[in-house]
Amino acid sequence: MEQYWDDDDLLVAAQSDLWNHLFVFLKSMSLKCAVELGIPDAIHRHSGPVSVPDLVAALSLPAARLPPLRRLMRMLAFSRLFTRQTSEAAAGGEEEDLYGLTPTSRLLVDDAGGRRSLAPFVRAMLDPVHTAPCLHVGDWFKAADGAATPFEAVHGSVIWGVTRSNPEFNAVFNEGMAADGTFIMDVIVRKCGHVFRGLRSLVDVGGGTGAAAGIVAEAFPHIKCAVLDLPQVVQGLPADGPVDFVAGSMFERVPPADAVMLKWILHDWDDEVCVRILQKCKEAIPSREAGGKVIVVEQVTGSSPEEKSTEMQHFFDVWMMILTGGRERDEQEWCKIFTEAGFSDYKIAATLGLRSVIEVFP
Ligand SMILES: C[S@@+](CC[C@H](N)C(=O)[O-])C[C@H]1O[C@@H](n2cnc3c(N)ncnc32)[C@H](O)[C@@H]1O
Ligand SMILES: COc1ccc(-c2oc3cc(O)cc(O)c3c(=O)c2O)cc1
Repeated sequence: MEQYWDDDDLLVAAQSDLWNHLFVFLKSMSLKCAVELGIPDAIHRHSGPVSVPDLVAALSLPAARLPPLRRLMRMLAFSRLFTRQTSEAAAGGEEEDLYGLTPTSRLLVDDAGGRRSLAPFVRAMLDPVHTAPCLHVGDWFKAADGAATPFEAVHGSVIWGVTRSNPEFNAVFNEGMAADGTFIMDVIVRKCGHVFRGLRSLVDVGGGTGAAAGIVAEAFPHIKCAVLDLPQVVQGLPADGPVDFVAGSMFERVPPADAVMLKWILHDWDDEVCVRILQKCKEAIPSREAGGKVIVVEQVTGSSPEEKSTEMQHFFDVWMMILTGGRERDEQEWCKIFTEAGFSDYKIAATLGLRSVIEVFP
């Protein structure tokens, strides 16, 4: 340590690292701004790299915003959200940087390659209802008032209370989750469709507005698909579509089906509550021999050797700690709650990016 503090190069490198930690939130905030302005869609519509003056025109921004937009675009391109190339100056004209989409920003475009945009997911996660508790984690650690999460300390209620009392946030949250549901279920039915083969019915517990269940119903039309979710989520949804909606609580009763799906549900809760949810699911399904199973879509931490993925898994874990009091789990921790809930076996059917599909058998 002594030697370290005597080395000026190491000292200033440490300061740079500190600045990086300090300002990395600007990455999220600039992404939020790009989505709010509709920059990915505007670039997509332009069909080819676009200059900042053209972007200002396409987005109908005030002319005075041209210089700041140049700076924002330069930063976003540096972070690899957009590509940046410098165009040849036309005779007598200025050189202009041209911006294009990267694989990441293509995900924010509606209908790029027939895919639904993940922009609603960005909007939901960076909504002030979510970011405000992130600014008060220190206060929460110190407070003796017993709020279970920073979210509850700031909003005075658990997240599902806020979705009930705040219709705007309810809509933003459900649209965000639906965008992710469509995105990942598309991949799941392609990559591990065998998980659904042979099923006659499936209920997606906490399935939101039915995006994920809708993809299963589309890919396997013979499977009767239903969603169980809270009344504020499913009320008013179409009753004549491919998915049946049931308003209720998974703590009371799960509608019977060959399989129950739990996508991004269990990581919202502590172990004891997860066991209660899984027991309710077990009551709803037939024996393993009769095809009964629970399909869990969640992170299995520690399963990726990549440093970037591991960092993301730590982010998720702290995100759940702040918002819901839930947690991410490694395979041993999953095994423990499956066993405690009375299940006999499980199999990790696939790992897609950071998420795994786990079949849990009664
Ligand atoms: C994180 S979201 C996941 C939504 C969806 N499964 C997905 O992955 O996109 C959690 C869902 O659980 C629902 N939920 C919360 N408490 C519930 C309860 N007691 N019974 C049924 N659903 C509940 C929420 O309304 C929300 O739709
Ligand atoms: C990929 O990044 C993300 C993964 C998970 C989530 C997320 O966020 C929330 C936020 C809430 O207010 C309540 C929730 O239950 C959840 C989740 O379950 C969940 O998975 C966000 C970003």
